Amino acid sequence: MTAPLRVALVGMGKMGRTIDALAAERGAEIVARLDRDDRVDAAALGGADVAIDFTEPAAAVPNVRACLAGGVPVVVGTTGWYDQLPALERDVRDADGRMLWAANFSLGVNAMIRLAAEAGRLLRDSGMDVHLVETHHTQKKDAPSGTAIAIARAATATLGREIPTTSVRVGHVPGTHTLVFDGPFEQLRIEHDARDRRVFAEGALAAARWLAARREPGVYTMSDVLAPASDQSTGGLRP
Ligand SMILES: NC(=O)C1=CN([C@@H]2O[C@H](COP(=O)(O)OP(=O)(O)OC[C@H]3O[C@@H](n4cnc5c(N)ncnc54)[C@H](OP(=O)(O)O)[C@@H]3O)[C@@H](O)[C@H]2O)C=CC1
Ligand SMILES: O=C(O)C1=N[C@H](C(=O)O)C[C@H](O)C1
Repeated sequence: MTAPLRVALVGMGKMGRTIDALAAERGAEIVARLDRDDRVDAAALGGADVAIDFTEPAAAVPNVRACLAGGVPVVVGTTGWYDQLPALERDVRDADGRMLWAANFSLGVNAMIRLAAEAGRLLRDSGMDVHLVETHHTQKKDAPSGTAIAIARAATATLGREIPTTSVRVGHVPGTHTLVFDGPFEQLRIEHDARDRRVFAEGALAAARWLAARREPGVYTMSDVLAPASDQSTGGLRP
């Protein structure tokens, strides 16, 4: 029998609790549950193989630095801090640490990012109007969503022009992203609808397992967990 993956959860909100509920089913043991006002240091991380941060934009970067200082590799699901990514990447490398970040851990969204790039390439000269709409629950702190930024970036790179994004905040929606290509006589929509936060929790645990097994220091993303586009493998993730 293989030993369970020892996970420290940083942030015990909606995502922290969803991962907590799923962990045992996925062969992980939660060895620390840290929330606002808890110190993040080696002792508090409880000998974890890996930490998973789902907190808030202002907390993610200091938490990653604290995990690095504690010698624990860290998976970051928190969004809204990416202006600090270059500086944090330098810190991870200087510390010979390991970090994996992703705006979205779902298999479907990661496929959608690749589809958005391909659609941008195919429709580059079509003259179609392109727009992105993201819809989330009213408690969400950042806008546009990290996922919308990733989709827009992928499509912009191949389309060759900026894509306007609209953020809608309503009720309890876990996350919907729709990329629209609109022409005079047709409309193409690429849409992902997260039906349950469990899909993010599954992906975060798969990423945590992948990062814990990785020996090389560095900064990784979900693309490293999932196989290259030419390979249809899902990196062990369920849809
Ligand atoms: N990458 C992905 O696939 C996904 C990313 N996300 C992102 O993850 C983040 C969290 O989402 P969600 O769980 O829904 O948010 P919640 O607000 O439900 O949970 C965040 C939790 O973190 C706590 N917290 C705040 N600051 C700290 C800190 N310094 N140290 C430890 N804990 C802290 C909050 O405490 P308090 O309640 O006191 O504020 C709260 O319990 C967001 O940025 C969201 O965009 C969400 C889903 C999927
Ligand atoms: O805050 C959320 O809930 C979500 N945030 C992520 C994002 O900003 O892209 C991922 C998902 O859409 C849910």
